[in-house]
Amino acid sequence: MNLTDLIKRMEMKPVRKMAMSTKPTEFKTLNLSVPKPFVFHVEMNRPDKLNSFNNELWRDIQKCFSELDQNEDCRVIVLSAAGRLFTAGLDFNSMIELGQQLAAHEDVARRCKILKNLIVEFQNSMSSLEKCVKPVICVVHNACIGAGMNLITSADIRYCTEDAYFSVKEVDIGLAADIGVLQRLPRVIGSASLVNELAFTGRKLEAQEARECGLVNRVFKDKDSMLKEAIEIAEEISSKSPVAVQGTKRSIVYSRDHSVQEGLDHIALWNQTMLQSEDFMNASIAQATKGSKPVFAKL
Ligand SMILES: CCC/C=C/C=C/C(=O)SCCNC(=O)CCNC(=O)[C@H](O)C(C)(C)COP(=O)(O)OP(=O)(O)OC[C@H]1O[C@@H](n2cnc3c(N)ncnc32)[C@H](O)[C@@H]1OP(=O)(O)O
Repeated sequence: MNLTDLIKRMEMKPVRKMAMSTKPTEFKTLNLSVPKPFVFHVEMNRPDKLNSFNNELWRDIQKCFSELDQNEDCRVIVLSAAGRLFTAGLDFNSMIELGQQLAAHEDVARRCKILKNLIVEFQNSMSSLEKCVKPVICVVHNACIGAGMNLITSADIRYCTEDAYFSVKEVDIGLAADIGVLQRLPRVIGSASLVNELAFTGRKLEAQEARECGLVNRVFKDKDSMLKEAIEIAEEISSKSPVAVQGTKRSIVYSRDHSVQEGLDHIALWNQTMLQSEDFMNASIAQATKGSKPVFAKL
């Protein structure tokens, strides 16, 4: 084979011809649905246990968001919870099981290994929302306690209902929060003083105050109207170029943790590739000519 043949064989074929639909996994603690094309609705579904986090829910969240990250039929995710409240946080019953597991070992190093693995597993579960390159919109009704705060601060957009309240509750169970809220909450709300107050006291942050401090940016009368609006926003986002949307999320998350110059370098490197995508050309032509919205290939 000569060099020209080799180059020809290496030529990239249009992705849309190879696009495959991925059937989402079914989860015991999560309901998945697709209310609009490219919009996935993930609902935490342990209402009888107040959506408290047991081992299965931690694992399902991690697996679900990792899969949706790769699923080209998914462009935006709305995360809600079934039942009367969003989440009661850590499932106390699973902590009893953990106690029994630890009791089987006398040695501190063996016990530490179990705890370290568990903490990292829980951290990864919460971080899976942020690592998923598709925007995640969290809709919170009623109580969002402890683990719930770690979860929602890893999302991109947060809405809540008028009856919602939020609590960084770990301090009240004798725990220094360790799965993301202390790292992310200060980057979500501007006031370090408020973060400290919430984390040291575990007090309730009510919906209006949550909006004032920027934890959420919209407050709705009830869950139904909130979900409807979230799905509409998700639909709007899903109509845009997935190259642009995913690049935007990557850049926002990267820039949050880096200097302005590092963020600029990162997006320059990213876009030197992505500006060559057909999405850029098609979207720009549509805008410039006031033409109809382009239909973007799956990504
Ligand atoms: C390495 C660890 C990393 C993770 C850290 C995570 C930490 C956290 O999440 S800290 C926060 C832990 N959660 C709490 O402290 C909340 C405790 N629950 C409550 O405050 C109230 O139950 C709540 C305000 C959520 C609801 O109050 P309400 O009066 O409406 O209901 P209750 O009668 O209190 O509860 C109903 C039944 O649900 C059970 N339940 C409540 N919370 C939990 C939970 N977190 N885990 C397991 N079960 C829970 C409660 O016992 C009642 O059960 P029953 O008596 O059988 O009806």
